[in-house]
Amino acid sequence: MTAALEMIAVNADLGGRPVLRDVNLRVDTGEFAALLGPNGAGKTTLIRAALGLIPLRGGTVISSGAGYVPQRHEFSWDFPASVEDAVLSGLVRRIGLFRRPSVAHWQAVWAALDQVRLADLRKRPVGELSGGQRQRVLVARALVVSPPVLLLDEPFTGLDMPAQENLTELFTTLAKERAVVMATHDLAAAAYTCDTLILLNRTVIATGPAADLKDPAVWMETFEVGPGSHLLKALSLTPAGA
Ligand SMILES: Nc1ncnc2c1ncn2[C@@H]1O[C@H](COP(=O)(O)OP(=O)(O)OP(=O)(O)O)[C@@H](O)[C@H]1O
Repeated sequence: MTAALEMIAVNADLGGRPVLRDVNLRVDTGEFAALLGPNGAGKTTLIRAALGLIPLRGGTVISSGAGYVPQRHEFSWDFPASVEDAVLSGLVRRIGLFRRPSVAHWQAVWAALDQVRLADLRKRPVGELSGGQRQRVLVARALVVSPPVLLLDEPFTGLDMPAQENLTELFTTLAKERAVVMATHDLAAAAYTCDTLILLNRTVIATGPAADLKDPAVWMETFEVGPGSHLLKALSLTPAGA
């Protein structure tokens, strides 16, 4: 197995307060990993640290290049751009702000749109797209540089079941050739679909395939819940003595 992303003893602060504490993880090419944890656990911060967008207080991130799919509300959908322009914006750093894209750049855009099955909508204004289609645009925008790691921040929020299932199928396909790491609150979908679950609460509490994470204590510690929690019932886990 080839490591596509490794974080070794990573510590990171925000606003002078420690957020990530001694985070160690490794995700391999071909692996679809879910990043799970309660609000404020540090999922977005971990993704930003993996991308080199925030300074580390300690530790190391090793990656040969990561593509970032932000939460949908972070993108300006009312900007008058077409689908292909939005995807092209993923190449801004390569092209430079004021240079014209080359034929090769456009070909990379169209290939990314093909991968997310949006080629037919390439001239459509982004403001006219559904939530699921917008999510695909953001995925294509990250894929346009062919990153070995794709980092997705809560891609399912606000989407209906068919859209979620279509995206899950897409992410599973994309994970065949790269590593995919998805922060999500959808535990059931993650447990069912992902190869690996990373349980995070400021540090990695446990990691492994869902079938190996049967100790209720690690879920209780991650989500800060007690033994009577619905979470454990939903996961069919019974704490000792309960
Ligand atoms: N710019 C900032 N300055 C100071 N603290 C911040 C900043 N951004 C986030 N935090 C804090 O860092 C912690 C981790 O936030 P983060 O957004 O990474 O969590 P998360 O797991 O992605 O949460 P959610 O599930 O709610 O999206 C939270 O306590 C948050 O309040």
